[in-house]
Amino acid sequence: MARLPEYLRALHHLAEAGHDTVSSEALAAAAGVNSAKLRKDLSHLGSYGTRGVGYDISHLIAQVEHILGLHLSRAVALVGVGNLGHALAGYGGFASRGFKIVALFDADPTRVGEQINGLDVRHIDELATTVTTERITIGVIATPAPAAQIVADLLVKAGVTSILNFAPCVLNVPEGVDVRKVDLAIEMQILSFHEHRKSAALASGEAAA
Ligand SMILES: NC(=O)c1ccc[n+]([C@@H]2O[C@H](COP(=O)([O-])OP(=O)(O)OC[C@H]3O[C@@H](n4cnc5c(N)ncnc54)[C@H](O)[C@@H]3O)[C@@H](O)[C@H]2O)c1
Repeated sequence: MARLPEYLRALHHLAEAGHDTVSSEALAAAAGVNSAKLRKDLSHLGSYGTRGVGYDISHLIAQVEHILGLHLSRAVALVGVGNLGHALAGYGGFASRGFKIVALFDADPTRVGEQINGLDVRHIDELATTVTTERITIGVIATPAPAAQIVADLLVKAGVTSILNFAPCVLNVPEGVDVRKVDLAIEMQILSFHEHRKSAALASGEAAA
């Protein structure tokens, strides 16, 4: 499942570049996996490609989007419209990937009423009613960490069943609610570890020479 969004990104990229079909090798290279794994993954979807032609890109996009449930265009609420929230709300690329941010919330009255990308920032007190009227199923939290659990509780109470958390903290949610966490600092720390190992290897190579 985790590889499907990578295939989808690569397929959209190929379609935008004007391709109609793609070989398993080219798609695997674009998605950063090996081609045997890709062929096996796609065979589970019932896609085998045509010998000498490859995979029909638009058909495969439709299949992967169907499996990921993206054909339904998910309604998303974003809570916390500060530095990060502004950037996310202003990004126009989510709609073509199956998501639509339909509502923005903040607790700061000075932010309420501001327009970003055609949406008014609403007060957090309006969350429950908006989740119902806009049929929101995914909530994005971009508040400071101390507010994140409070916001998660409000989202869950309102009926949201998936949360993407950008705040650096662990959220407690009831069973049936999915939480994914994004933390750029953790990714940087992993890269830092690799850098550290590379310089240590270089230093020991130089010492041996
Ligand atoms: N995951 C990452 O890679 C990553 C990267 C950058 C920032 N962050 C995190 O994202 C969060 C936001 O960062 P920022 O720089 O945009 O902060 P910010 O202070 O600029 O914005 C936070 C916003 O949340 C609002 N807020 C506070 N409490 C709220 C509540 N109870 N309900 C609704 N809104 C509320 C504030 O009014 C403010 O507008 C922080 O937790 C930060 O650590 C994560």
